[in-house]
Amino acid sequence: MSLTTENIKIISFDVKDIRFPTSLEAHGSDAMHTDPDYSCAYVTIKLKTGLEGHGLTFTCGRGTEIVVAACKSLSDLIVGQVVSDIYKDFGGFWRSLTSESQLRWVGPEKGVIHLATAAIINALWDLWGKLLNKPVWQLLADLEPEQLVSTIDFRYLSNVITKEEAVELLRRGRVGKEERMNQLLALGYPAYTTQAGWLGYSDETIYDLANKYMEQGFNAFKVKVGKNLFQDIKRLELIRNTIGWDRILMVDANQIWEVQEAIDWMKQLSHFKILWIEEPTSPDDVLGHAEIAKALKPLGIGVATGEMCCNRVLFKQFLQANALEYCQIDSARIGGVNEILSVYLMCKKLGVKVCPHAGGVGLCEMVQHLQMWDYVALSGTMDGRFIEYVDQQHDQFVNPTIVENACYMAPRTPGYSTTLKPEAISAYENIP
Ligand SMILES: C[C@H](O)[C@@H](O)CC(=O)C(=O)O
Ligand SMILES: [Mg+2]
Repeated sequence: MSLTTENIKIISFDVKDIRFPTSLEAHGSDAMHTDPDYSCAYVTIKLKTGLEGHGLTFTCGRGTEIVVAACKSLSDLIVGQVVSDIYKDFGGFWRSLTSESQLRWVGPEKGVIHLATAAIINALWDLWGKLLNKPVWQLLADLEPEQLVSTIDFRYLSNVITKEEAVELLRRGRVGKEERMNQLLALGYPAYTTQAGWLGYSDETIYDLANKYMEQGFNAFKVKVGKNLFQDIKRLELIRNTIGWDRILMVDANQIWEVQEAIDWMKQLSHFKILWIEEPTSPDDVLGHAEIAKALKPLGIGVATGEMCCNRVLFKQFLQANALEYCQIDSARIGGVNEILSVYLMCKKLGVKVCPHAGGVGLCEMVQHLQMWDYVALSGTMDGRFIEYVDQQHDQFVNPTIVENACYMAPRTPGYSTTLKPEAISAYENIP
C-alpha cells in the first residue's frame, strides 16, 4: 500500500463484549481480582475493500459493557475516515480521539474511555499491518524514525523526552538491526510464566504446573501474593522447593497493600530470593512506589508496575521518581500502541527495563510485537527483560502466540495477532 495514494474509506465499526468463564477454575486470580472472567471489548474496523482490522482491550468480566459503550461513543470519529490519512498523521489522529472536546471530560486519557481508545487504536495497527502485509513488530521496525515518531502525541512529555531526542534514539537503535532481526526469527524472545502461580490455585495445581512449565524450558516464574502472609510463605516454600533456587522468582500483589505494609510484608518474603514485587500498592501512587523501591533495594528486590498505569504522563512520573525498576507496559491499556511507544522511548532514555504485562486475554498476542520491535529497533537488548506468558485463550485466536523452549517465536502473519476466530465470538459473546 502506498500511504500517500491509497484512498480507502473506513465503512463500518463494530464492537463486541466477549467473556470467557475463567473464574470457574480460578485462572487469572490474584489478591484483588479473586474471580476474573477474562474478557474483552473486541473492535472490528472494516474498509470499503472488505479488509478488517481487529483490536481489543482486556477486561475482567463485569463492566465490559461500559467499555463497549465507550467504543461506540468514539466510533463516529472513525467511520468515514480515509485510512491512509490516519496513518499519515497517526499522532494527530490519536489526539483527535483522546482530546475530543466533550468526550475528554470522562477521562481525560484514563479509565474506560482510554481503554476504549486502546481497543480502537490496536485495531488500526492490526489493519495497518494487514495493509502493508507485515506483522506489527516488523512494521514498527521498518518505519523510518521520523515516521514512527509521528504516530506519537508528545504532549506533556517534553520535559523528559522531545520528538527530536526520540528520533535520535531510534536512529541509534537501528545499528545492528538486521542481525538482531535474524536472531529473533531464529530463537524468539524469552518468556516467564504466571500460569503456575494464580492465587486461587491449590498447592497440587501449583506443583503440577510448575513442573509442566519447567519441562517446557521455563526458568522464570511469577506467583501471586498479598492476601495472607502465612499462606504466602507456604506457597513460596512450595514453589522454591519445586523450581529450585537457580530459577527466577517474582511476586505480584496486585495493589493490595499500604506503602509501609508492602515494605514490611516483602521483608518477610525476601529470603525467597525475589527479583521483583509487582504492583505493591495503588497504581497511581508514584511516591509510594518510590518509597517501597528505596526500602527494598538493599534486599535485592526491585519494584515492577505498569499494567494499570493509566497513561504516559503517569509512566513519566514513575520514571522521574525512580519508582520502578521494571516497566510493565500493557498492550490493551493506555491509548494503545501509539502511547506505548512513547513509554518505551522514555524507558530507553532513562535506562529502565521494559518487561510487558500479559496476564489477560489477547495480551500475549499483542505485547510480543511491541517487545520484539524494542529489541530489533530501539533498546537492542534482551538483557534482564522477558515477556510474561499466560496460557489462556490462545486457541481462540486465528494467529495465536507460539512459545517454544520458553521463548515467544516472532509472529510471521500480517497484523497484530488480534483476530478472534468466528467460533470464539459466537460461543463467548455476551449478549445482554
Ligand atoms: C486479573 C489478572 O489475571 C491479573 O492478575 C494479571 C496480572 O496481574 C499479571 O499477570 O501480572
Ligand atoms: Mg500483575
